[in-house]
Amino acid sequence: MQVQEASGSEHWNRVKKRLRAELGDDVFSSWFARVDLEEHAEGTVRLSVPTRFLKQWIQSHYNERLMGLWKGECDNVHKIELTVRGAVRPRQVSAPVKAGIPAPQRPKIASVEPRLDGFSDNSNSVAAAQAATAALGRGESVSEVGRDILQGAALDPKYTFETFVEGESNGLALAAARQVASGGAVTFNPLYLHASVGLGKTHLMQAVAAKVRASGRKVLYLTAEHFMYRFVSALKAQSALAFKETLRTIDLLLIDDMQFLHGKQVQQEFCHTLNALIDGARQVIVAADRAPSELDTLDDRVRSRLSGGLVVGIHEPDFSLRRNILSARVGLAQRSYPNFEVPDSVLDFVARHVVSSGRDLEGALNRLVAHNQLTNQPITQEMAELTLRDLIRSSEPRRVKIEDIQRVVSKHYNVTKADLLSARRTRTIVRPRQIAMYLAKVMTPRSLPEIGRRFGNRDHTTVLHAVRKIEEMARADNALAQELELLKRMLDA
Ligand SMILES: Nc1ncnc2c1ncn2[C@@H]1O[C@H](COP(=O)(O)OP(=O)(O)OP(=O)(O)O)[C@@H](O)[C@H]1O
Repeated sequence: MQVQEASGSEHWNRVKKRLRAELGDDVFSSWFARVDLEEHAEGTVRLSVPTRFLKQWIQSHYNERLMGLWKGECDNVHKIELTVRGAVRPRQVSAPVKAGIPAPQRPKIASVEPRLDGFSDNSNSVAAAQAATAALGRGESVSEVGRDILQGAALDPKYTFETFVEGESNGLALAAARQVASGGAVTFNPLYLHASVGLGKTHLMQAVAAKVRASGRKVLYLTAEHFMYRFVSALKAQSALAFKETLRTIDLLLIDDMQFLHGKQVQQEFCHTLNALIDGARQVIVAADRAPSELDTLDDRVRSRLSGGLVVGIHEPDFSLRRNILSARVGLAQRSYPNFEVPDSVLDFVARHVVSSGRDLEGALNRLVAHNQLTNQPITQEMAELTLRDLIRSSEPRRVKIEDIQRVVSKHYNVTKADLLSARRTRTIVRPRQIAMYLAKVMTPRSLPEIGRRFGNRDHTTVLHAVRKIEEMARADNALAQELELLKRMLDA
């Protein structure tokens, strides 16, 4: 992606400055503080936001103003595109119409993203609560919410321990989840599960929630955004106290997508709830797309409280787990389509090539079912290759994570990860840090501001400077160019 970053970011800074002046600090921070410029090229400005709600809100309230301000900067701008950063969930394979296997779906409620820093009973907060209510889009009124605090997000009946396939990469997480669900003494509290997209966090959490609920205990399963929404709504309905008290009577609280818990006051409230539940020997389970130490938007106290229980990562599935997930899915499909057969060689082929997540495997299998049922053609290797072509091709490049880059670079240059993230300016640290930021830019889809945040909260201009510097040096220095290639190969392996 060729990005006109220098001029783009200058324009963007000026656009933001004007917006801030027009809207005032509060409103600006509510909606624009976490909007990042991804790209400005060929008349299109691409901005990214962390949630779907924010995207909708900006599109419906500020699109014209944004366009006007951008046009004031460069008159060739004709399009503003907003994408959701948090939704870097991999491609979802379209579900077969008749296959009867539900599409890989997230049984979570609509995203809600008011910024709640410094929240008090003022118009900005009320606007946020109204926005939150509107975003829910289900006709739920604040008072209904107040009445039914305990009603969390719906559980998907598919997500049980019986349908969860165990492997090396998820064995520890599964064991911990089972232990928590067994209802014995509270041992791991909070249990914190982390993994990148589609690796089964939600599945496991809901399996625990369903089991504990079936035993008659009080369970609340919420996404972090849902938690924010409930809290804002309760404040607005002046039922915050009841909300807090009700939360503290829960036996098991599960918070999914923790990376989206934003806002100082919400985090404080969450921290109080966490402390109260843990101190009262009630179980808390949290899931996020990264480890607590990587959740840089979180308040230090929340982060340390979250790290204080058991933190377990779920890693990418190996071949044997992928193969077993596929076999289990075939078994499920056969309940609806008894004549559905997939030769072992085709399952091997899919497991070898669709490598990223359970969600992709599920999508791949849905496609085979659809083809088979709609065309009455048996499933063969050729048919699978054709049907899954794009999925296989797009899953080929390995997704490199910033933490992998930090790990490999710090090992290669014999510095610590803390050095890379620190403010230290010694040459032996500055160069590896710049190389790591450069690799993060060229090997991951992360934006410059996000990379900056992941490298000790640096400004995006620092990242841009690092990228340029390394590019320039590599052009002049063949040894460095080769070293970069070596690092890339290590990361791609
Ligand atoms: N080990 C597994 N056994 C069976 N199914 C699995 C397994 N891992 C993932 N899946 C399936 O893959 C799909 C995606 O899983 P899930 O929604 O739990 O992922 P996630 O880690 O919560 O991802 P996200 O961060 O996108 O929410 C689900 O349909 C789930 O059932």
